[in-house]
Amino acid sequence: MNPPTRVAITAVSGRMGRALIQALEGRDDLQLSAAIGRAGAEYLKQDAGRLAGVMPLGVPVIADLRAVLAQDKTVDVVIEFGPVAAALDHVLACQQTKTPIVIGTTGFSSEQQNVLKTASRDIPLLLAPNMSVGINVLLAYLPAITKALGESYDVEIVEAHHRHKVDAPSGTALALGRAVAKGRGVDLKDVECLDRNTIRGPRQEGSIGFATLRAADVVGEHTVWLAGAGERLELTHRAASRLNFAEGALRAARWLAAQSPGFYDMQDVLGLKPGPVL
Ligand SMILES: NC(=O)C1=CN([C@@H]2O[C@H](COP(=O)(O)OP(=O)(O)OC[C@H]3O[C@@H](n4cnc5c(N)ncnc54)[C@H](OP(=O)(O)O)[C@@H]3O)[C@@H](O)[C@H]2O)C=CC1
Ligand SMILES: O=C(O)C1=N[C@H](C(=O)O)C[C@H](O)C1
Repeated sequence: MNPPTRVAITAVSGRMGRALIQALEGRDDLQLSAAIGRAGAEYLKQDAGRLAGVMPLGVPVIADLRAVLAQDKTVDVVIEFGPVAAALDHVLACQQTKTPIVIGTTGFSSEQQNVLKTASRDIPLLLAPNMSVGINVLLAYLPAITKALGESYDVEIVEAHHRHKVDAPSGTALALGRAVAKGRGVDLKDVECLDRNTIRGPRQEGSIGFATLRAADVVGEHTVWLAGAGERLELTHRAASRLNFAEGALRAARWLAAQSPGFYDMQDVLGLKPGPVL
């Protein structure tokens, strides 16, 4: 049997951090080798398993990813679901130590995404705003669906998340928008409509609209509306729990640890590229 892939998980105290530790339980192909939390947090030194509400794992939460990666090869891949600033710092630490990194964090600016792309010249780096199989299949087919329906169909993307989410629209909604734009041969930045409150007038032809809901404990829901004269196609994905995302991230980590430096996404992991012919 192949040795387990040794993973370091950052932001372990977060909703996704805890889900990742829970999803590791019972797996012999992956092993937690480091658990990283926020400097100064009260949970530092606690066992990562206990923090996530599962069996103790013998891995205390520490604050310094750099120190762990500086040690001789104890981590095969880092999984990052922390805030943007922490994620960027962790990417630089990975770049310096040639460690692959899976990133689920959303809300990077274009400039920040360029930092990630630059790092991926030196290390395998995977960025995916949504690690679920369902969303990634939708992302793969959406360009072809949009193209088949034609320019006259209005596209609106509606997303709903829990009340704690900080970025809007969600990373997934923006990725769905880019997939629609790809099907139309345009750049999303040129056609996106993120806010209808500040403009007056009818819907701009060819625009892609976004609407955001934030409420209670909604895990994550996305609907793409494709509305033509007299009909409407609605493509909806609903995440029932974060374990789905966590399992996708673990699958990605195992895959990425065996790749050469490059910029990857979840569709690479799932073998969904190049996708249907446009
Ligand atoms: N790609 C995907 O499939 C998915 C992506 N996401 C994305 O993942 C991200 C996290 O979401 P979620 O887990 O809900 O967020 P949370 O707010 O629950 O978790 C973020 C955690 O990061 C911790 N943190 C803050 N600073 C640091 C630091 N410097 N080092 C280490 N940890 C730090 C915080 O710790 P503390 O508790 O101490 O404040 C907090 O617990 C978001 O960007 C979200 O959009 C979410 C779900 C799925
Ligand atoms: O913050 C979340 O919770 C989620 N964020 C991701 C996003 O921004 O698309 C993915 C998922 O929907 C949950």
